[in-house]
Amino acid sequence: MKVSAPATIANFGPGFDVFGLCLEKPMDVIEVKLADEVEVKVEGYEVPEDPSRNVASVSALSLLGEVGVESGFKMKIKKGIRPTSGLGSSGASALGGALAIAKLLGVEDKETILRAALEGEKVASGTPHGDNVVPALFGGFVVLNSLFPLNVVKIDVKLKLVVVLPEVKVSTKKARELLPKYVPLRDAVKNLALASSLVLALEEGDIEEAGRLLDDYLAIPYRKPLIAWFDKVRRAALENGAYGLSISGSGPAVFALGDNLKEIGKAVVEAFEEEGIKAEYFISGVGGGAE
Ligand SMILES: Nc1ncnc2c1ncn2[C@@H]1O[C@H](COP(=O)(O)OP(=O)(O)OP(=O)(O)O)[C@@H](O)[C@H]1O
Ligand SMILES: N[C@@H](CCO)C(=O)O
Repeated sequence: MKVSAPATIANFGPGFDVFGLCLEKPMDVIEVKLADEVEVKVEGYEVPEDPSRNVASVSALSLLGEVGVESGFKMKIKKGIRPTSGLGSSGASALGGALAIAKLLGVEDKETILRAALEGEKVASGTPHGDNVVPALFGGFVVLNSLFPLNVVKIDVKLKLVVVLPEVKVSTKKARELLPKYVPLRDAVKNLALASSLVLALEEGDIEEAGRLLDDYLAIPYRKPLIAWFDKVRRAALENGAYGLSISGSGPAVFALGDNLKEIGKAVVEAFEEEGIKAEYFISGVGGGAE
């Protein structure tokens, strides 16, 4: 059984741990067949082949446990999403591992699949946040009201965006450890206003307005020690016509909405290079979710 699991942009501006957008590319491709032993083979970006440390095999094992099936499997992962990129690399693999076994066993219940996938996410980022695995499963733009019971609002938004991936690493685990336990009420209110307006703008297909709402007071300010270049690259994007730019997940990848996405991508790459950081950009539409 073969499953392709797409990259995702979690948080998407003000929607910390709640918003997620599925990308068309890049993706992980996970192939499994039932076997006596558990074996993981990886091609592409390097991730552990130890079944207890690879998020895809962890979630696959968790799915087997969820449905009470005693079996091993041979798993091949074509790792197309760079780990610690901020593009939901672990989330894609975690979902892909659970979904591949679920398809093999004829399990269709999304909550079962997501519960297993979150076991994989936990290995990578320490906490089971759903805003990569859920958009990777559903596709489109999702608002994750609750995981269990699963309550997701999906918007089939049509847009293209530019993603810029710098050659630096940001561990989600470390980025989450920087977060405060509490935030000032005024910041929570600002995010509430931004987030609700952003959903409305996306629902209406007003991408320019959506871009203007890409701000955040709950996570990005506290993560600046890991992304000291953020304000500079954001300024470069805005000065070159972007409607807005924000961090993808916990970073380091950033994304921007705008008309002239190529020029914006080039300007952001240049801004990174002025900071001594190599970067590359790509343009993607919205993906339809794992297949
Ligand atoms: N199949 C896998 N895919 C990706 N990362 C994996 C996988 N298996 C284990 N890992 C480990 O998980 C960590 C990556 O987790 P992290 O969440 O930081 O990256 P990410 O998922 O790309 O980022 P983000 O969650 O911000 O999008 C790395 O240490 C990596 O070795
Ligand atoms: N919402 C998560 C996304 C990680 O990809 C975080 O910001 O920690």
